[in-house]
Amino acid sequence: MATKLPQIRGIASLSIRRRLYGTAQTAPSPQIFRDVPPLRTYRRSLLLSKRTVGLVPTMGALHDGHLSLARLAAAENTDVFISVYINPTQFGLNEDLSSYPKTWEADLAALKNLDAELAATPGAGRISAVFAPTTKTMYPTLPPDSSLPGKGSFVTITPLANLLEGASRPVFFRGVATVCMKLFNICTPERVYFGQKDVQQTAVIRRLAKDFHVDTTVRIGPTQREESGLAMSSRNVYLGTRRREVARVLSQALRRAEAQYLAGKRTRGDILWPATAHADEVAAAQEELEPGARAKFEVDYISLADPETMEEVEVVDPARGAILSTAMKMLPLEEVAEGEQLGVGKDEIAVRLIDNIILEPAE
Ligand SMILES: Nc1ncnc2c1ncn2[C@@H]1O[C@H](COP(=O)(O)OP(=O)(O)OP(=O)(O)O)[C@@H](O)[C@H]1O
Ligand SMILES: CC(C)(CO)[C@@H](O)C(=O)[O-]
Ligand code: BAL
Repeated sequence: MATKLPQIRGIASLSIRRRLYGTAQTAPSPQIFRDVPPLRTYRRSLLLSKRTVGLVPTMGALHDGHLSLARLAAAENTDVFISVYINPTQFGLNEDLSSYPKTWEADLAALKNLDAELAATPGAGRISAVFAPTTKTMYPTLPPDSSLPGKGSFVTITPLANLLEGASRPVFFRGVATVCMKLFNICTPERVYFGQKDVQQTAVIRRLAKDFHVDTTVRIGPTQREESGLAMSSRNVYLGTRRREVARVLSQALRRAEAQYLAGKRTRGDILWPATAHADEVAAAQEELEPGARAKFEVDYISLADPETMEEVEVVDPARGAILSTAMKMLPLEEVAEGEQLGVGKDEIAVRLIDNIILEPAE
């Protein structure tokens, strides 16, 4: 087999590769790291050759939303690190940790494909490392604890982490902030990349970076959507055709509220009422249908919040703008129709979906 061109390019990088792999061996592309010390050695070699690292943290089950973040990272760094780790501490005891989709082979294939695309893109960085640690590596002292008292070492960001998503998922942001702090310490990236789809998570990460003086720049990539407007999400695999169709209600409701803001409305009531009315109408229309034809859902929240604190606002300050966001739970189908296309888990699993729109400052 022909020797692969090193993914670390240039004369300095070749010597680094020799140190890491010896002369006869070539590194696979991207390289997979399971442990911290080899990743650190690699990261240090990149630093010494003045290369830059953009880290994209993920929980795997990759889709185009993740890949868009990797592309953004490759446009701004010579090297992209992707972490793939389903972090137990961000799932509450009754949440979907055990059923969270795991598609390691497909994820790796997608990253290899993307890396090949980047290799042919002038000026683009490469996906040079995939960090897929074990839980023992990420939680070296005590096993991960998802209970609210939580034994172990945690990063907490309050009250931001207790609002909205945090109100429904009390340990969620403690787990996210903790695992991200670990990933940042391990990878020491120049830049970290997060998706706007999880908008409160971006606020938590920005706060973490600021308050703990983490030496990295937080970059946010836009939400990638299906043609229907549904935000891409790893959990969408649980939605068959019927629930997927109804799940458009999230983006539709938010668009209606956004239109109010763009038309000059600034008060909470004026902005939110069309979103709430739309969700109510769609819910009522589903209720009218037969169990074999409908997909019921519950609205958790439709929020209008400050972009930094995520606290609800009564009036949008046009100099700050605001975040419109919603969370809805698609309930399991009550009855399956003959020949119906079902999602993973036969549409028996309740799926919590989130979406948001940023209302940009208007002044
Ligand atoms: N549609 C999307 N567009 C842009 N970024 C996204 C999108 N979906 C997820 N991301 C981002 O990808 C990163 C990893 O997210 P994660 O692995 O949890 O995937 P996910 O699709 O958000 O999964 P979940 O179903 O758990 O919400 C996060 O920063 C997340 O915001
Ligand atoms: C940032 C993250 C990878 C931490 O586990 C997760 O919350 C996610 O995928 O958004
Ligand atoms: N995308 C955020 C990860 C989670 O929902 O657990």
